[in-house]
Amino acid sequence: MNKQPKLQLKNVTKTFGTKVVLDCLNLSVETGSILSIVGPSGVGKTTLLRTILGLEKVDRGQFFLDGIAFTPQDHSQNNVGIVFQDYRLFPNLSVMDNLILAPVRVQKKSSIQAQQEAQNLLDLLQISEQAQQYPFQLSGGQKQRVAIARSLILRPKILCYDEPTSALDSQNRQQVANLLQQFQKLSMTQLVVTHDLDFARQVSDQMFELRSEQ
Ligand SMILES: Nc1ncnc2c1ncn2[C@@H]1O[C@H](COP(=O)(O)OP(=O)(O)OP(=O)(O)O)[C@@H](O)[C@H]1O
Repeated sequence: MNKQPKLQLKNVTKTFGTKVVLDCLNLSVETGSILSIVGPSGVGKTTLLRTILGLEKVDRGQFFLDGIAFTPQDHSQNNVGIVFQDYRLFPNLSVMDNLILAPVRVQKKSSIQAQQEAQNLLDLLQISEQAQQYPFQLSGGQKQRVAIARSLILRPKILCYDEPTSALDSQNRQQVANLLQQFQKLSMTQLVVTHDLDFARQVSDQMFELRSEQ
């Protein structure tokens, strides 16, 4: 069987003014794998992630999901989810309300259904006790789990993390590694932008090293 990669980028080029950041970049991510994007500072890791998320428009290139072309700027399918480095939780909403906001407002799910799904994710991520707390009451690791749950509730086909270990101590770092591996067993395809080479080597089964000449 000719199995298609979960995500494929073909000849993606991105410039800022005269600076070519991504030059005819090709990338393929297999279903259920964890791909780490590594490379020196300023090489274009975040830019690459932002193009996949549709937050940066590319100059040229194509994106495929399960072999079918897609436009990253079209967010209607929730193809790609993101856990930002600074989590970006809504400070004035409880954990539960952070999770159900988009399912209710954007996906038009009933509040009861969204709460049930949120509860299942909070259980999976072992933060159900924090459901009624506010972000300022959470530890860094707990905030990250809420951010992961908030992405997962939209059922993305690919989940991306931007520097997931940068704000964590070694114990929480290991917990994130365990979590990624747990999601991998559920066949989730995951992309990790990281400076943390040890973490990348520990969790990923594919490494993509961006070099300045790429
Ligand atoms: N909006 C923008 N306008 C102009 N130049 C930009 C913009 N965003 C990024 N760049 C430039 O593109 C290059 C790649 O930046 P990017 O943030 O993707 O690198 P990075 O590999 O993620 O770096 P770091 O590891 O330090 O976070 C840098 O030279 C940066 O200055």
